Amino acid sequence: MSGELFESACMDLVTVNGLSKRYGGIVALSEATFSARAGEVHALLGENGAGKSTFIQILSGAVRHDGGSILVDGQDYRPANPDAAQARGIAAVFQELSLIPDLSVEQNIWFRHEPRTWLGTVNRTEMRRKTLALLEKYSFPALRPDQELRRLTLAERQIVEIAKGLAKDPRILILDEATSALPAREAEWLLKLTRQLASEGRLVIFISHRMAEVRAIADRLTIFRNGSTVAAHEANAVSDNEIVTQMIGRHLDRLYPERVSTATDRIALGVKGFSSGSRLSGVDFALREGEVLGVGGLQGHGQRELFQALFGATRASGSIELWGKPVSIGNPRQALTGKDGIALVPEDRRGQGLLLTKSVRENLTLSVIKRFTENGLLSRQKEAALVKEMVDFLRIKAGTPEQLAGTLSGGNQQKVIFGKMLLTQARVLLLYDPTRGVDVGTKGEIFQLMRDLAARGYAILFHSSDMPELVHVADRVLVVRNGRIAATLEGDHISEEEILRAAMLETRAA
Ligand SMILES: Nc1ncnc2c1ncn2[C@@H]1O[C@H](COP(=O)(O)OP(=O)(O)OP(=O)(O)O)[C@@H](O)[C@H]1O
Repeated sequence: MSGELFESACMDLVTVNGLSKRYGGIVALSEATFSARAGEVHALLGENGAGKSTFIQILSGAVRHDGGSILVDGQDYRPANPDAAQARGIAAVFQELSLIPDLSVEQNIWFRHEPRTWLGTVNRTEMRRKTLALLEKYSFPALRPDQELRRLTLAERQIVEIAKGLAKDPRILILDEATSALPAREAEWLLKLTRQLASEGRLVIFISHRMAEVRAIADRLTIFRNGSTVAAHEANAVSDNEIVTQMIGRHLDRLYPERVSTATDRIALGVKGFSSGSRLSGVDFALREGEVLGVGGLQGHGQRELFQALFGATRASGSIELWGKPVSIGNPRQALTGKDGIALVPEDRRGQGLLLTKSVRENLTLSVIKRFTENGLLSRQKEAALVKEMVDFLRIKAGTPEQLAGTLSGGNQQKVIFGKMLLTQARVLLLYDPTRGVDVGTKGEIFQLMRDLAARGYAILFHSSDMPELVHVADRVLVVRNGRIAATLEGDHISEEEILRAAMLETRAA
């Protein structure tokens, strides 16, 4: 290789200096620096609200920066919009998806970039050929091009979003927590795909709160804290502990709390012959007071439906007993009846969990407003005190409690949902992927909190798409397969291998 060529191969593809962005009084980025090369997977790490999404929104043309400079290929770069970013070869796959529910998978992938005939109409034959070629080239998990997007699960929609990013054939692909909505097998596929893209000479900027993933694929990493860059490393030259300490600004002793079972014999939630639609049939289990009961299995086997139906958000048949009393759960409002009720942390943060145009305070307190009302009068003081307690406890990074939930970072939105659930005081908690998008420091705190709540007599049903969480946090794990409980794992039998074995055996035979 000539000297010049060698130099250009080693040259940074992206160089960022002094990048700043404010939203009113909120500093999202302050003098951030970053540099990354073609052909590498570059992880971007930082706790919730550190500025990662803002940074990639700027890179991908969705948001304009206030100060600083970006060079791409040594040339000044300041995209006016996503199309301009795309023209320079940059595409991003965001945490919150940008797809259109009424269109098909294929129409979403090529939206505004459909191949055209010479008459200017969409060339459907060519579009189908390109779709199939794309899905095959990157071994996409099964997707039907004609399927309407609204019928897909969150994980399937995330995969369509990835296909949409790749359809632009970008030189720089940004993945913002793209694995967080994916089940284990699909997440593994995406990690392989990421390495494949790097080996094709592309730069992949990879954001994830899962350290094991970063370890598996990143060549280098940059760490943000409070909107600024605190460090950049070769991945193999730095330990997990050092990374976490730099991310959260303090030492984290351990991620998972000690598992000391506090389950009693009292049944908090007894479920018999529970069925819902075609996805759940005849589910029986008992969740005990003081227990953290995990729900695992392959995606699409009924876990989501179980949580939704138990909460009363979808119709179901069978019987449910709460603290020994038979209940009929017709809708979520009925499920939320104070201390004897059920509360849910749902999968869909934006659809079910949060009111994006309401403040952090309102989101936390709207469904429990009675707690602050005495003789028909609302005590703002009492409300403010509880909101402050919850914001401090969960380290929700908001300018003030009046900041709109829609403008919080993804992980901080998840924390508000968690806080809202805690304020209901319900003692049967249905936690569906409660740490999705949450940073490692807060994850540790949420796990500890789950154990503390269990020790205080709460009963927790817990699903996580990150299997190690189930293995380390749950007292027992129900493995759901084809809408039924295929196995209940306890003690030393709780491991990723055993969960997968129970989840897959019959599926293979079927
Ligand atoms: N439109 C907006 N209006 C007001 N504040 C905003 C807006 N967008 C982002 N912010 C704030 O900027 C800060 C950085 O947010 P950002 O989404 O970049 O964090 P992040 O590192 O991606 O976090 P996470 O890991 O939770 O996704 C946060 O405090 C957030 O509330």
